[in-house]
Amino acid sequence: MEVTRMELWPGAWTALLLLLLLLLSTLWFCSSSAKYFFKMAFYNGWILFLAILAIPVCAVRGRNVENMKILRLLLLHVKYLYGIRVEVRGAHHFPPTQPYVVVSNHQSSLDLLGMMEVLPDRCVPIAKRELLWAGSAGLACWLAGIIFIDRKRTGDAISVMSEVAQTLLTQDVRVWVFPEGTRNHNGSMLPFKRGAFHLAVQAQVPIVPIVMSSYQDFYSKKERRFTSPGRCQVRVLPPVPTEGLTPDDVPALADSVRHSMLTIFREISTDGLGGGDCLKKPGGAGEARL
Ligand SMILES: CCCCCCCCCCCCCC(=O)SCCNC(=O)CCNC(=O)[C@H](O)C(C)(C)COP(=O)(O)OP(=O)(O)OC[C@H]1O[C@@H](n2cnc3c(N)ncnc32)[C@H](O)[C@@H]1OP(=O)(O)O
Ligand SMILES: CCCCCCCC/C=C\CCCCCCCC(=O)OC[C@@H](O)COP(=O)(O)O
Repeated sequence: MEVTRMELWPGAWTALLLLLLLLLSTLWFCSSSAKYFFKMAFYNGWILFLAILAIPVCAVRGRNVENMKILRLLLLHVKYLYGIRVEVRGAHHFPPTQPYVVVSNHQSSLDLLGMMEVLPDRCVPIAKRELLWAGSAGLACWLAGIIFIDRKRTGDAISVMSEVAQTLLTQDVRVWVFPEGTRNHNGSMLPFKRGAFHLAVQAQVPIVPIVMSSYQDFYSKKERRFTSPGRCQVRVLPPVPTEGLTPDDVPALADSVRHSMLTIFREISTDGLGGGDCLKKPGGAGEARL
């Protein structure tokens, strides 16, 4: 019997597809590195997709910090896709009405999950300028009023921060800064850059430190490991007032905030590096309502 091209091709494509699926599932089950790459690729891809949904909704208002609520709502379910349980402690420490500067540790792009869990109203992150070019995600961030800084131009970054100090007060917004200035995968905290603290002192508004516990139990970029389930505690610390402080006080302020954040990071991280096991022990410090 003669097999025509038309008959052969659908069969060949199906076989090829099955082979590809077999290959991918073998990789998924046999290689934890492959699993890590698939999970991270899906994470980024899913965010790009969610951003496509967000753009037309946000565009109705134009560039507006209120659009941050839309991004937050769209991102809240992502933790379930990855089996990550996010536990929030100390949310009552957020000042109810006034502007403030949030500072938080920065381990990975997964920080978005913890951030969205506690993001206050009218609060926008300060982000590296490169994010603006991340396709649909960049446009969604721009529409949500995210503030972009060029880390290669210190002068420009500082003048953007000074403008933000004015905006905080005149437009009643809060900003979220990662004072480490970059992602840090080493299970601790990098030295803090001082922009966030200058900003808070210039505007004379409080600093609200937020600590996200270490991801090492379920995620490590270095080891190409991303397992489920995972647990992360997001701890909101009491606000640190800056009234009456001057630029000369900034180094000491930054050091003392970092010190208190690092202490809490070690206390709430369950990976054995930080030393804390409060999430594991019933009645441990992490169980208490702070
Ligand atoms: C659905 C779709 C969803 C999409 C996703 C949505 C969510 C997206 C979330 C995105 C999250 C994205 C997250 C991200 O993208 S994280 C990456 C970007 N963020 C940051 O870098 C923030 C932290 N960086 C800083 O604060 C830096 O200090 C800046 C950037 C300002 C300058 O850094 P640089 O490295 O260039 O310089 P330097 O720090 O050595 O400073 C030099 C000197 O200047 C002094 N100085 C500093 N500032 C001020 C000031 N304001 N007034 C007066 N002086 C100031 C400073 O004390 C120092 O002097 P001295 O102390 O040595 O004497
Ligand atoms: C048409 C162009 C398509 C471009 C596609 C780019 C792919 C990007 C995909 C998805 C964007 C996901 C947005 C996640 C936001 C995470 C924010 C983040 O963690 O930024 C890193 C920044 O804090 C520090 O950067 P570095 O550690 O200094 O590096």
